[in-house]
Amino acid sequence: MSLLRRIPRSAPFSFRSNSQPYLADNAQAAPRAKIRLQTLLEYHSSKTPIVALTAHDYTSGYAADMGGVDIVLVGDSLAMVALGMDSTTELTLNDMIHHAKAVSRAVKSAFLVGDLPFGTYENTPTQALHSAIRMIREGRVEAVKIEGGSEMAPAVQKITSVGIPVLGHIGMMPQRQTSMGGFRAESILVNAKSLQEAGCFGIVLEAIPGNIAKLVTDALVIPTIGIGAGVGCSGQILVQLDMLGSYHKLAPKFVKQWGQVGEISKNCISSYCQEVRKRVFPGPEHTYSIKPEELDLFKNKLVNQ
Ligand SMILES: Nc1nc(=O)c2c([nH]1)NC[C@@H]1CN(c3ccc(C(=O)N[C@@H](CCC(=O)O)C(=O)O)cc3)CN21
Ligand SMILES: CC(C)C(=O)C(=O)O
Ligand SMILES: [Mg+2]
Repeated sequence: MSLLRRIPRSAPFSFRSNSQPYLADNAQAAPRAKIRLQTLLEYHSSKTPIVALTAHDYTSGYAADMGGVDIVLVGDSLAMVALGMDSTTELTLNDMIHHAKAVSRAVKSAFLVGDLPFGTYENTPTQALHSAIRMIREGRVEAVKIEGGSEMAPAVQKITSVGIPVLGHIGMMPQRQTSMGGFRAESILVNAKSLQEAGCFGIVLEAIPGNIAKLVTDALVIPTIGIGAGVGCSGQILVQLDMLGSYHKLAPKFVKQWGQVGEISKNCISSYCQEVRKRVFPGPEHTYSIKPEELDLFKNKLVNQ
């Protein structure tokens, strides 16, 4: 059976697939068709780069979907960027489901994937399956992502056997606090092929040399989504707050900032503070009015109290 045939397309239960194309806010805009798993595989075979971005709540999900990405990932990086935790390993499955539900309320077109948090899938394939089912049923995502190489192949097989698509994640795996120091080129290829064989529909390659990522991409039939892995991957993903310049703590070398949203937000808030303190805000245009006769009535009541 061809490797691509191992990838679940029509799960026995329905995902959130809404067959109607989703109308953008202004109905005149051309509706953006729902991105399905098949769409992503077609992009890959036609060498159309796949665009992915993380989201951690309703508003960031809305921004990513309206911005036109193909994949929205509810990444466990939300532990750090949304919850201020020191690492992703503190995040629980209940935390992740809470955020995934919020993102799913906004994302109508992009293909929605959710990270399985650290400690919710590594013990046994059955544990991985139970966590994946909770993410689909409660988190309302369409696929899950797990970190790890060939040691995760049984978990990938178990999850995909019930029709849940799985995205792999190798290279620098944040949940394992590994760094480039632990990097071995040959293990990347072995792990990638093992995940493909197990049924992953794609693999995130994180923080590995671009020329290695290109060779690995060319050696696979499923798409690779790179983060810090160079332009030779089938697609790219970044943490949304990083690329918006909105997260003040971490800016890995591979992040490009398309704006300075954090700075803009800070400046807007300090102007708001100044205007309230100078009683410039609220102005008349931000204030409800009352008919003069009603005002007089109110004043009379005050006087006669
Ligand atoms: N805001 C944010 N962005 C991310 O991309 C991200 C998170 N948080 N949290 C979870 C993981 C952690 N990530 C990280 C964290 C640090 C580096 C880092 O410092 N990289 C170094 C080189 C890596 C090395 O040589 O060990 C760099 O200079 O980019 C990279 C990715 C990616 N993920
Ligand atoms: C960095 C991306 C791929 C991720 O796993 C996350 O944001 O949690
Ligand atoms: Mg993650």
